[in-house]
Amino acid sequence: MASSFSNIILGDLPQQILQRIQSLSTSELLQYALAVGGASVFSCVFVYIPVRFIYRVYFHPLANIPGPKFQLISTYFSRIYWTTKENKGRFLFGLEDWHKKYGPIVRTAPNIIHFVDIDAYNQIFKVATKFPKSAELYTNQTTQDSLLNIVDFHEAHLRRSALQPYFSKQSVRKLEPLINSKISKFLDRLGGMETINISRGFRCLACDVITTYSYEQCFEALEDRNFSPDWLLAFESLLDIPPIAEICPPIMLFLTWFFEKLDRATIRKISPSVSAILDFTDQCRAAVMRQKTRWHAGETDMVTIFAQLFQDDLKRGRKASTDKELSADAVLTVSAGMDTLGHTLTLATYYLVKNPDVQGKLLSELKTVMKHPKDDVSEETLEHLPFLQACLKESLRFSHGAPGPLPRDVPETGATIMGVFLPPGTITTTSQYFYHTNPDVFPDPLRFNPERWLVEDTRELEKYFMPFSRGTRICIGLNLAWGELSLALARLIRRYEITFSDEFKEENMQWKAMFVPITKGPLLVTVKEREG
Ligand code: HEM
Repeated sequence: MASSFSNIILGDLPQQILQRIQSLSTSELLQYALAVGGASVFSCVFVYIPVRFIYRVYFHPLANIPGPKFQLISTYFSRIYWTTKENKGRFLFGLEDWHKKYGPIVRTAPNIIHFVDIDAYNQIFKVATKFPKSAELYTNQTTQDSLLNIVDFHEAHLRRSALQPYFSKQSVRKLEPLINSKISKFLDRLGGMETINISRGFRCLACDVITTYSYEQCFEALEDRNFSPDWLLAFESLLDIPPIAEICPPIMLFLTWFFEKLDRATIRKISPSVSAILDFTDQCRAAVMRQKTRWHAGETDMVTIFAQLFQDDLKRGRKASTDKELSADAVLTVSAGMDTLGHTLTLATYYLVKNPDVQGKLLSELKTVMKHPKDDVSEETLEHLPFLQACLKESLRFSHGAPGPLPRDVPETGATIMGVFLPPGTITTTSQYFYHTNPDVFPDPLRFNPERWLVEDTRELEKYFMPFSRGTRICIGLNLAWGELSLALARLIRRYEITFSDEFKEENMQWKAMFVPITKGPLLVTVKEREG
């Protein structure tokens, strides 16, 4: 049918073109190809892009929302601009300038709107929200198939419900001996070190807790002489290469395919960093698969956070996770807590060392429940120490969790936010960073001031405090994070006098937003056991 229709319209033209092409010599063919290619590039640059730009600026349904026009020229140009050496990780600060210029609603790309407004935030990030994670932007290859990238509400709910019991407050309480044993190991290691890269140390601590809990196989990151296992260094070094996945996702697909074809020895020669990360993900994958085999062999009483994902849930209508999904979640649960926890504890230590009066106050409070520097303590006890809790909140406020922007799709019915109608296809974004640094809520926001949390009514502060995000897709590891944060900080400060190492530079603490905050350099400290 289709071919007879084209015959009527085109006659034997296609046949003639084919014959003509077949009669051409190679050099003539090359000339034609160059001419056609040149004409296409010319019309793209001088016709298509300008016409599309004019449409986006004047006729697009979001044309009335203010924002920087250059962001509308091309999504690819914009991505490249924000991944150049000097701009990488600085998009958030670019947003800050745009909001100063244009107000609380800014159009940051043809179909992306960024809000800084707490009611807009609550509308998008409430429980039972209608705004799913953005299908266009949650596509990172490294988290493919994991819970983090699921955009469908129902599917995410099913996966979360299978994992959630292992992260409840009650489960974390049972986990306390494990957390405390890893903290003891971490603290003992500090005593024997000279200059300590404590930023890495905290990450190693988080890794050893979650790997032991997830699949009963501690990765022993704390055993590494300088808290520098190869995979941790590799993760750090890969942050410094341009994120090609963002500029051109097909390149990443190609690289994944390419590396899958090679054996590990060859990959190690081409890129030791890629090889170290593959070793790390293999280790996660092998560990979860071992658990799965044991579970199916009848060892259902073993410790693993994946037990429910190994089987169908007939009641809810969830199929057992595939091996790919299990592997992806195994990597996610380790990596999701590592940088966020590590960064928060790093900032807490940094600000406490920088503000001896604040640290002194915290130490006095800790001494009321830990008589001796090496005493153990329970999270339940620490929950009743208001100054410690205030220090933790202030550290989380500074660390932001994922500072943003976090993208969410407008539902199919469209949505009205701050009085502006957004058609389906629009992506909303908003960033925790702006709420945490709002000077009307947190006066002098860049001062580390735990006292601000000690007022009688903290409702307004809590309203603007969302380091774990909120709503349907709130951080699943929140209770575990609080447990680790309070036990690790309390025991560290009670046990050691900490000073900045001579090699430490203040500028190391400058950070950029690469989904999670990444500091320019590590926090380097020296420690001395307290005497009483
Ligand atoms: C200070 C510590 C932590 C902070 C500040 C934090 C923060 C966050 C934030 C902001 C999100 C939302 C990301 C998004 O919407 O794309 C998130 C998601 C998540 N976090 Fe955490 N996190 C922390 C620790 C942990 C730990 C220890 C785990 C351990 C398992 C964990 C597991 C997860 C997972 C699995 C998700 C994805 C949830 C989903 O997509 O439904 N996090 N976290």
